[in-house]
Amino acid sequence: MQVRETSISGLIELIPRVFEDERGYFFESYNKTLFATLGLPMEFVQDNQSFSVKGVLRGLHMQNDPFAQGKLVRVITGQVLDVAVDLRPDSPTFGQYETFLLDAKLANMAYIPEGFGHGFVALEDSIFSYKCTNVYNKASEAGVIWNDPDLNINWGVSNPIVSEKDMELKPLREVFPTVFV
Ligand SMILES: Cc1cn([C@H]2C[C@H](O)[C@@H](COP(=O)(O)OP(=O)(O)O[C@H]3O[C@@H](C)C(=O)[C@@H](O)[C@H]3O)O2)c(=O)[nH]c1=O
Repeated sequence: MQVRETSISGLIELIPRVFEDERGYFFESYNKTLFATLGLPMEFVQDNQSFSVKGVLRGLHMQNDPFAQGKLVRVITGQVLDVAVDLRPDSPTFGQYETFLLDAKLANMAYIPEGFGHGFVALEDSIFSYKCTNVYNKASEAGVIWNDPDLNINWGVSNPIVSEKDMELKPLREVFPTVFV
């Protein structure tokens, strides 16, 4: 497994070794020992899967404490541009983001720590799969509007398909007023 650090502490890309032969392929999508070695959380308590048609954008989502979630994300089919925004108020990189081109053929993954806003746009019809360190809790759901002017994320698509719920998310300045004082 290749590990690529990003400019944001705790946010990493994992690129597994894919073994191909005449039957197909094999790779390890999670290995507890590796996560322990990397100092990453090892206990994932919920696995999720979603399917998005090309052009769908989901995000930017997070859950508030005590239900904050770390997420190990990847695509099973297709390709997405995955976005993780540092929304840890005390972080020196608050408001910065990283993108990952997650591709089923590469099998690459991103580990997104607690306290990050997360979203993705499907560049092809894509099945998205992720492991979470905490369970879903509707009352703890939070987020920031995908096209927030302060974040100014380059999603690489115009007019994505966004849910009504996500269209109602607020800008960063409203969600984190104290950080902008
Ligand atoms: C996230 C989630 C949703 N649901 C339900 C609620 C709702 O009726 C339906 C669809 O939910 P959503 O529209 O929130 O699904 P979606 O927009 O795919 O939400 C996901 O987006 C990505 C970007 C993330 O980072 C995830 O953590 C999660 O927030 O599924 C669960 O039952 N459990 C869950 O864990």
